[in-house]
Amino acid sequence: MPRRSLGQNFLFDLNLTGRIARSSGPLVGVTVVEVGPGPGGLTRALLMHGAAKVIAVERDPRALPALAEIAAHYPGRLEVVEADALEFDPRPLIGEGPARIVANLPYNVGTQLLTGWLTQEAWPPWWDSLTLMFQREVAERIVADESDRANYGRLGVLCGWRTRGQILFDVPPAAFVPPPKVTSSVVRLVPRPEPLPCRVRALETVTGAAFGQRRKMLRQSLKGATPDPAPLLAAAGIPETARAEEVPVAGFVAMARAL
Ligand SMILES: C[S@@+](CC[C@H](N)C(=O)[O-])C[C@H]1O[C@@H](n2cnc3c(N)ncnc32)[C@H](O)[C@@H]1O
Repeated sequence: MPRRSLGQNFLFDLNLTGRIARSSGPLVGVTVVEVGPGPGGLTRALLMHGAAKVIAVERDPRALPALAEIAAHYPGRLEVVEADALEFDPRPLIGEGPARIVANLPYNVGTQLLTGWLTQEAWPPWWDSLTLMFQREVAERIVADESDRANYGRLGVLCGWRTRGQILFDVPPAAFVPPPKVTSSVVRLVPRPEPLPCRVRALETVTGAAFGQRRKMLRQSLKGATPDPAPLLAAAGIPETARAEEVPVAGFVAMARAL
Protein backbone atom coordinates (compact mmCIF):
# COMPACT_ATOMS: atom_id res chain seq x y z
CA MET A 1 0.00 0.00 0.00
CA PRO A 2 1.41 3.41 -0.96
CA ARG A 3 1.96 5.70 2.02
CA ARG A 4 0.82 9.31 1.86
CA SER A 5 3.26 10.34 4.59
CA LEU A 6 6.14 9.34 2.27
CA GLY A 7 4.65 11.16 -0.73
CA GLN A 8 4.12 7.86 -2.53
CA ASN A 9 2.51 8.36 -5.94
CA PHE A 10 3.98 5.80 -8.29
CA LEU A 11 4.50 5.79 -12.06
CA PHE A 12 4.19 2.57 -14.03
CA ASP A 13 3.49 3.88 -17.56
CA LEU A 14 6.55 2.92 -19.62
CA ASN A 15 6.01 5.75 -22.14
CA LEU A 16 6.03 8.30 -19.36
CA THR A 17 8.97 6.91 -17.37
CA GLY A 18 10.92 6.65 -20.64
CA ARG A 19 10.06 10.26 -21.50
CA ILE A 20 11.26 11.52 -18.11
CA ALA A 21 14.48 9.48 -18.36
CA ARG A 22 15.24 10.75 -21.89
CA SER A 23 14.41 14.35 -21.06
CA SER A 24 17.27 14.43 -18.55
CA GLY A 25 19.65 14.36 -21.55
CA PRO A 26 21.75 11.58 -23.11
CA LEU A 27 22.24 8.89 -20.47
CA VAL A 28 25.00 6.72 -21.88
CA GLY A 29 28.01 6.80 -19.58
CA VAL A 30 26.18 8.87 -16.95
CA THR A 31 25.74 8.10 -13.25
CA VAL A 32 22.24 9.00 -12.09
CA VAL A 33 21.25 9.64 -8.50
CA GLU A 34 17.54 8.88 -8.15
CA VAL A 35 15.75 9.94 -4.98
CA GLY A 36 12.76 7.82 -4.00
CA PRO A 37 12.76 5.03 -6.61
CA GLY A 38 9.80 3.30 -4.92
CA PRO A 39 8.94 0.15 -6.91
CA GLY A 40 11.38 1.27 -9.60
CA GLY A 41 9.39 2.37 -12.67
CA LEU A 42 11.64 5.34 -13.39
CA THR A 43 14.73 3.43 -12.23
CA ARG A 44 14.12 0.78 -14.86
CA ALA A 45 13.64 3.44 -17.56
CA LEU A 46 16.93 5.13 -16.65
CA LEU A 47 18.77 1.82 -16.96
CA MET A 48 16.98 0.85 -20.19
CA HIS A 49 17.95 4.18 -21.73
CA GLY A 50 21.61 3.59 -21.03
CA ALA A 51 22.57 5.08 -17.66
CA ALA A 52 25.93 3.58 -16.71
CA LYS A 53 24.89 3.42 -13.08
CA VAL A 54 21.88 4.41 -10.96
CA ILE A 55 22.30 5.16 -7.27
CA ALA A 56 18.77 4.88 -5.90
CA VAL A 57 18.12 6.37 -2.46
CA GLU A 58 14.89 5.07 -0.91
CA ARG A 59 13.58 5.46 2.60
CA ASP A 60 10.87 2.81 2.54
CA PRO A 61 12.30 -0.70 3.07
CA ARG A 62 9.15 -2.21 1.50
CA ALA A 63 10.50 -1.08 -1.92
CA LEU A 64 13.74 -3.01 -1.60
CA PRO A 65 12.63 -6.44 -2.98
CA ALA A 66 11.30 -4.88 -6.23
CA LEU A 67 14.50 -2.88 -6.61
CA ALA A 68 16.62 -5.99 -5.99
CA GLU A 69 14.80 -7.66 -8.90
CA ILE A 70 15.67 -4.77 -11.21
CA ALA A 71 19.28 -4.84 -9.98
CA ALA A 72 19.47 -8.52 -10.95
CA HIS A 73 18.48 -7.60 -14.54
CA TYR A 74 21.20 -4.96 -14.76
CA PRO A 75 24.22 -6.47 -12.99
CA GLY A 76 26.54 -3.90 -11.43
CA ARG A 77 24.47 -0.93 -12.64
CA LEU A 78 21.96 -0.36 -9.84
CA GLU A 79 23.05 0.49 -6.32
CA VAL A 80 20.18 0.77 -3.85
CA VAL A 81 20.72 2.71 -0.65
CA GLU A 82 18.13 2.58 2.12
CA ALA A 83 18.36 6.08 3.56
CA ASP A 84 16.66 9.42 4.07
CA ALA A 85 17.76 11.49 1.06
CA LEU A 86 17.70 14.62 3.22
CA GLU A 87 20.58 13.21 5.20
CA PHE A 88 22.40 11.02 2.71
CA ASP A 89 25.33 12.33 0.66
CA PRO A 90 25.69 10.23 -2.54
CA ARG A 91 28.97 11.80 -3.64
CA PRO A 92 31.29 9.09 -2.25
CA LEU A 93 29.42 6.51 -4.40
CA ILE A 94 29.83 8.44 -7.65
CA GLY A 95 32.81 7.45 -9.74
CA GLU A 96 34.43 9.26 -12.66
CA GLY A 97 32.35 10.88 -15.40
CA PRO A 98 29.20 12.98 -15.40
CA ALA A 99 26.53 12.58 -12.73
CA ARG A 100 23.00 13.90 -12.53
CA ILE A 101 19.88 13.81 -10.40
CA VAL A 102 16.59 12.50 -11.79
CA ALA A 103 13.59 11.96 -9.54
CA ASN A 104 9.85 11.79 -9.17
CA LEU A 105 10.19 13.47 -5.82
CA PRO A 106 8.15 12.91 -2.70
CA TYR A 107 6.13 16.14 -2.56
CA ASN A 108 6.57 16.65 1.15
CA VAL A 109 10.36 17.04 0.93
CA GLY A 110 10.83 18.06 -2.72
CA THR A 111 11.62 21.75 -2.25
CA GLN A 112 13.84 20.98 0.75
CA LEU A 113 15.90 18.58 -1.37
CA LEU A 114 16.08 21.06 -4.24
CA THR A 115 17.22 23.85 -1.92
CA GLY A 116 19.94 21.57 -0.54
CA TRP A 117 21.25 20.80 -4.04
CA LEU A 118 21.27 24.51 -4.96
CA THR A 119 22.87 25.92 -1.82
CA GLN A 120 26.06 23.88 -1.64
CA GLU A 121 29.00 26.27 -1.54
CA ALA A 122 31.07 24.59 -4.27
CA TRP A 123 29.96 25.60 -7.78
CA PRO A 124 29.61 24.23 -10.44
CA PRO A 125 28.04 21.36 -8.49
CA TRP A 126 28.72 17.62 -8.84
CA TRP A 127 25.58 17.12 -10.97
CA ASP A 128 25.23 18.24 -14.61
CA SER A 129 21.44 18.66 -14.41
CA LEU A 130 18.40 18.13 -12.22
CA THR A 131 15.32 16.55 -13.83
CA LEU A 132 12.58 16.54 -11.24
CA MET A 133 8.85 16.08 -10.90
CA PHE A 134 6.98 18.60 -8.75
CA GLN A 135 3.42 19.73 -8.26
CA ARG A 136 2.67 22.18 -11.08
CA GLU A 137 2.38 25.16 -8.70
CA VAL A 138 5.82 24.43 -7.21
CA ALA A 139 7.30 24.02 -10.70
CA GLU A 140 5.93 27.46 -11.60
CA ARG A 141 7.60 28.99 -8.54
CA ILE A 142 10.91 27.31 -9.45
CA VAL A 143 11.11 28.83 -12.94
CA ALA A 144 9.47 32.19 -12.11
CA ASP A 145 11.27 35.49 -12.54
CA GLU A 146 10.07 39.07 -12.01
CA SER A 147 7.91 38.87 -15.14
CA ASP A 148 5.69 36.37 -13.29
CA ARG A 149 4.93 38.25 -10.08
CA ALA A 150 2.36 35.80 -8.78
CA ASN A 151 4.92 32.98 -8.62
CA TYR A 152 8.22 34.82 -8.15
CA GLY A 153 9.73 34.40 -4.70
CA ARG A 154 12.68 33.04 -2.73
CA LEU A 155 12.71 29.77 -4.66
CA GLY A 156 12.71 31.53 -8.04
CA VAL A 157 15.62 33.77 -7.00
CA LEU A 158 17.67 30.84 -5.72
CA CYS A 159 17.01 28.74 -8.83
CA GLY A 160 17.54 31.67 -11.22
CA TRP A 161 20.77 32.67 -9.53
CA ARG A 162 22.54 29.34 -9.96
CA THR A 163 20.64 27.54 -12.71
CA ARG A 164 18.64 27.93 -15.86
CA GLY A 165 15.36 26.10 -15.54
CA GLN A 166 12.36 25.20 -17.62
CA ILE A 167 9.15 23.25 -17.26
CA LEU A 168 9.36 20.44 -19.80
CA PHE A 169 5.85 18.94 -19.65
CA ASP A 170 2.87 18.33 -17.38
CA VAL A 171 1.75 14.98 -16.03
CA PRO A 172 -1.94 14.52 -15.15
CA PRO A 173 -3.02 13.01 -11.82
CA ALA A 174 -4.34 9.88 -13.59
CA ALA A 175 -0.79 8.88 -14.57
CA PHE A 176 0.04 8.07 -10.93
CA VAL A 177 -0.97 5.27 -8.56
CA PRO A 178 -2.66 6.50 -6.44
CA PRO A 179 -3.53 9.73 -8.31
CA PRO A 180 -2.55 12.91 -6.43
CA LYS A 181 -5.05 15.80 -6.22
CA VAL A 182 -3.10 18.13 -8.52
CA THR A 183 -1.29 18.19 -11.86
CA SER A 184 2.47 17.61 -11.77
CA SER A 185 5.25 18.98 -13.98
CA VAL A 186 8.71 17.81 -14.93
CA VAL A 187 11.31 20.54 -14.48
CA ARG A 188 14.89 20.54 -15.76
CA LEU A 189 17.55 22.75 -14.20
CA VAL A 190 21.07 23.15 -15.57
CA PRO A 191 23.81 24.84 -13.50
CA ARG A 192 25.02 28.23 -14.64
CA PRO A 193 28.79 27.73 -14.97
CA GLU A 194 29.59 31.10 -13.43
CA PRO A 195 26.71 32.55 -11.42
CA LEU A 196 27.29 36.06 -10.05
CA PRO A 197 29.35 35.44 -6.91
CA CYS A 198 27.64 35.94 -3.55
CA ARG A 199 27.26 34.11 -0.26
CA VAL A 200 24.30 31.74 -0.13
CA ARG A 201 23.47 32.79 3.45
CA ALA A 202 23.43 36.49 2.57
CA LEU A 203 21.14 35.85 -0.39
CA GLU A 204 18.77 33.82 1.78
CA THR A 205 18.71 36.59 4.40
CA VAL A 206 17.88 39.27 1.82
CA THR A 207 15.23 37.27 -0.03
CA GLY A 208 13.73 36.01 3.25
CA ALA A 209 13.20 39.58 4.48
CA ALA A 210 12.10 40.99 1.11
CA PHE A 211 9.57 38.28 0.20
CA GLY A 212 8.51 37.78 3.82
CA GLN A 213 6.71 41.12 3.43
CA ARG A 214 6.35 41.15 -0.33
CA ARG A 215 3.63 43.83 -0.43
CA LYS A 216 5.82 46.33 1.41
CA MET A 217 8.42 48.61 -0.15
CA LEU A 218 11.96 47.28 0.22
CA ARG A 219 13.05 50.23 2.40
CA GLN A 220 10.63 48.75 4.98
CA SER A 221 10.70 44.99 4.37
CA LEU A 222 14.50 44.81 4.32
CA LYS A 223 14.63 45.97 7.93
CA GLY A 224 14.30 42.24 8.63
CA ALA A 225 17.80 41.84 7.13
CA THR A 226 19.55 45.03 8.17
CA PRO A 227 18.63 47.95 10.47
CA ASP A 228 19.19 50.50 7.69
CA PRO A 229 18.30 49.19 4.21
CA ALA A 230 19.08 52.47 2.40
CA PRO A 231 22.81 51.83 1.74
CA LEU A 232 22.06 48.29 0.61
CA LEU A 233 19.48 49.48 -1.91
CA ALA A 234 21.78 52.27 -3.09
CA ALA A 235 24.70 49.86 -3.58
CA ALA A 236 22.48 47.61 -5.70
CA GLY A 237 20.96 50.52 -7.64
CA ILE A 238 17.42 49.61 -6.57
CA PRO A 239 14.83 52.30 -5.75
CA GLU A 240 13.81 52.34 -2.08
CA THR A 241 10.17 52.23 -3.11
CA ALA A 242 10.53 49.01 -5.14
CA ARG A 243 8.84 45.82 -3.92
CA ALA A 244 10.50 42.38 -3.83
CA GLU A 245 8.53 41.00 -6.75
CA GLU A 246 9.84 43.75 -9.08
CA VAL A 247 13.54 43.05 -8.46
CA PRO A 248 15.40 40.71 -10.86
CA VAL A 249 17.73 38.01 -9.56
CA ALA A 250 20.81 40.16 -10.24
CA GLY A 251 19.36 42.85 -7.94
CA PHE A 252 19.04 40.40 -5.05
CA VAL A 253 22.57 39.17 -5.65
CA ALA A 254 23.86 42.75 -5.61
CA MET A 255 22.08 43.39 -2.29
CA ALA A 256 23.42 40.14 -0.81
CA ARG A 257 26.93 41.17 -1.80
CA ALA A 258 26.49 44.54 -0.13
CA LEU A 259 25.06 43.04 3.08
C1 LIG B 1 6.41 10.19 -5.66
S1 LIG B 1 7.07 8.62 -5.13
C2 LIG B 1 7.98 8.19 -6.60
C3 LIG B 1 8.30 6.74 -6.73
C4 LIG B 1 8.94 6.30 -8.04
N1 LIG B 1 10.14 7.05 -8.34
C5 LIG B 1 7.97 6.41 -9.18
O1 LIG B 1 8.14 7.35 -10.00
O2 LIG B 1 7.05 5.61 -9.28
C6 LIG B 1 8.31 9.17 -3.96
C7 LIG B 1 9.21 8.08 -3.37
O3 LIG B 1 10.14 8.71 -2.47
C8 LIG B 1 10.28 7.94 -1.28
N2 LIG B 1 10.70 8.86 -0.21
C9 LIG B 1 9.91 9.69 0.53
N3 LIG B 1 10.65 10.43 1.37
C10 LIG B 1 11.96 10.08 1.15
C11 LIG B 1 13.20 10.49 1.69
N4 LIG B 1 13.26 11.43 2.66
N5 LIG B 1 14.33 9.91 1.24
C12 LIG B 1 14.29 8.96 0.26
N6 LIG B 1 13.13 8.54 -0.30
C13 LIG B 1 11.98 9.07 0.14
C14 LIG B 1 8.93 7.31 -1.09
O4 LIG B 1 9.00 6.16 -0.27
C15 LIG B 1 8.52 7.01 -2.54
O5 LIG B 1 8.99 5.75 -2.93
